[in-house]
Amino acid sequence: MDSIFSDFNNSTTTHPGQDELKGNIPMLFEMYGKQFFFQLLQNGAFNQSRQEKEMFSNGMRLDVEDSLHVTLAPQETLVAGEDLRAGSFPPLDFLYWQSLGLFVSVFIIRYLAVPCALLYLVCCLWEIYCVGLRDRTCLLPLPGGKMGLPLVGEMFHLFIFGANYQRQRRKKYGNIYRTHMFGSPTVVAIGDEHVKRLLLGEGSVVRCRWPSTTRRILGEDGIVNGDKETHHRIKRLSLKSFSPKYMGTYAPIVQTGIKEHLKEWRDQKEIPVLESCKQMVSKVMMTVLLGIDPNDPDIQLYIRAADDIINSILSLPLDLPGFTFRKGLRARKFVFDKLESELRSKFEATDEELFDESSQESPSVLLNVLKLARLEGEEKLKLRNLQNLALEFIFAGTQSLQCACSSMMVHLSQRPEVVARLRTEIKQHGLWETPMNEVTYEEIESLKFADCVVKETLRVTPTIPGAVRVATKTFELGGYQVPRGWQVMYSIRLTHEDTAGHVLQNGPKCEFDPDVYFNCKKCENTNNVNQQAENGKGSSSSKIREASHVCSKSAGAFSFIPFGKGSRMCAGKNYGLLFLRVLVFELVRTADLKLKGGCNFIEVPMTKPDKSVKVEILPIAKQCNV
Ligand code: HEM
Repeated sequence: MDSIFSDFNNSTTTHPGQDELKGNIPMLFEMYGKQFFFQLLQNGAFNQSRQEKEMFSNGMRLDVEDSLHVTLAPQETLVAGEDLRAGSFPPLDFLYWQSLGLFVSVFIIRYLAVPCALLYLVCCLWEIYCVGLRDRTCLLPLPGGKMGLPLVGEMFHLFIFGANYQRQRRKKYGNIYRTHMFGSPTVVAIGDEHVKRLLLGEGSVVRCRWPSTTRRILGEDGIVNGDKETHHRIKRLSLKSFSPKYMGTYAPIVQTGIKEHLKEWRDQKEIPVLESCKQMVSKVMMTVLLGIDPNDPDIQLYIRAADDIINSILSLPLDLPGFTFRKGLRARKFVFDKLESELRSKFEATDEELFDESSQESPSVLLNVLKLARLEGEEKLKLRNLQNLALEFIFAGTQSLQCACSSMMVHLSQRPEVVARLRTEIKQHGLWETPMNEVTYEEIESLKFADCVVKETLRVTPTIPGAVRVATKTFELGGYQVPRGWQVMYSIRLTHEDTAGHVLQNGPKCEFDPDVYFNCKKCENTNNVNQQAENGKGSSSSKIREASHVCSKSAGAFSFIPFGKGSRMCAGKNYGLLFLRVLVFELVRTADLKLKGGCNFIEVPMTKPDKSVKVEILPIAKQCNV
């Protein structure tokens, strides 16, 4: 506005509108022209709420009343150099939109289009670089896919869009696609056939690979990070110590632990399902695996240490104050030192002392591993191996089991008909009134429908959605090359979906019918129909049609893999299954479950109910239900 008035000041002409000009902006614009309008814009006149505002005072005062009305009044005698009404200008709204358009275009080009174009260019170069890492001596093509953003690849896609990102990639590229994950170019394999090729190729074409954080936290003397020989040695002992012979000795500890927790839950009436399962799983785990007394005051320290260990595995490997990784290292030291004091005396005990029948000591997995090693004359087993194994059990077992237990409870809380079926089965086995400490491991194992419920939980909400390997040499997978050094990830979730032929769980929506996949009646009919067709009594088309349905009896051996398969299969599978079976058994015998509020499942990095999900535990009067 100063410039208008500086023109005025150079003249002695009195402006005809000097007394006062009051009106709306279009009118004043007509009178005073373009420059006046831009001054108004600059002074923010259009942003003013209804208020009087003095905007300038160089010979004139502009009072803005609201966004359209202004008053232009002389402060003293107005001196003007020209007749401001002279000249004709385009209409106001045309100029307004023109300048706005210009502004928006400049903004878009400068702040959006140019950075997007640069990012696109960098992504293209990144794609070219990653694809260039293929094995040029191999004639097979790389699978289709995208390598995502430089360095981070498609990690954000995975963490933001979860399973839907993987489903979208599978839809676009098929059951084998390439991507960039966890800092490496990766091939993802889905479906019975490809997963089988991968898991059976352990040791010949692939080997297990965990992030560097796991090596530092868990050590390299156990199952997870040990070399081939160490892995084989310790895994064999672990699997034996989880064999049915020993499981029977752990069952009473699991049963007592679960029973006590369920009593607490019934008293509480409403529980945050994830957190409550964590307490239950961790306490029982420490007792069964490590032989720690459930009433040991240190047990909460162990649980916290377990949390820190698990969290640190997926953290940045920075050993600095306040960082999760440092907490993990501290937790590792805590568990290591504790176990050393607990295990050293046993490790150094003579055979007579170790196998003393009169000992009151409760059985534990670690102790059994030690005993088995002695029995087999396995002299290479060191105290360090046992400590390492304990850390691995804590890391691999606690969270996966906690997630599986809470998912199962959420499923049951929404399906009273499944709970009713479970109760009928328990009653049919004559176990409805049997006190928990009198129920045997074999009796729990004999409950087939309870087993189906556990497996259905792991089928529709597989706790661990996938696992990673690294290719030790270039090999062929489904007609594509997997270059040496690339990661190969098999997806457990999408393999289950591939078998089912549809999405099993997406956000709160979830399929859950233990009969359909695991207890399939249709399958018996199909077998009969196929038998008839083979005998020439049925048409071949009916054979094909009936055989097209999928259930555990008709699907391939690698189509249901919640615990993985092959030499890297979960070491605690039997323990996990026992725990879930005992939980479902005691839950439906003692309480009704009701979901409180909404339900949502988290899909990455593990499948579990959101921590806000609550379940009501309503005690049942048993007599009425017998
Ligand atoms: C429902 C609960 C559980 C599920 C769904 C589960 C699932 C899995 C899966 C998918 C793997 C990876 C397999 C692979 O890399 O191909 C695994 C590995 C492993 N799990 Fe479990 N797990 C469960 C409970 C447990 C428990 C309770 C323990 C310990 C007591 C345990 C100990 C391990 C160990 C040590 C490994 C590494 C095996 C190896 O590298 O050879 N898991 N588990």
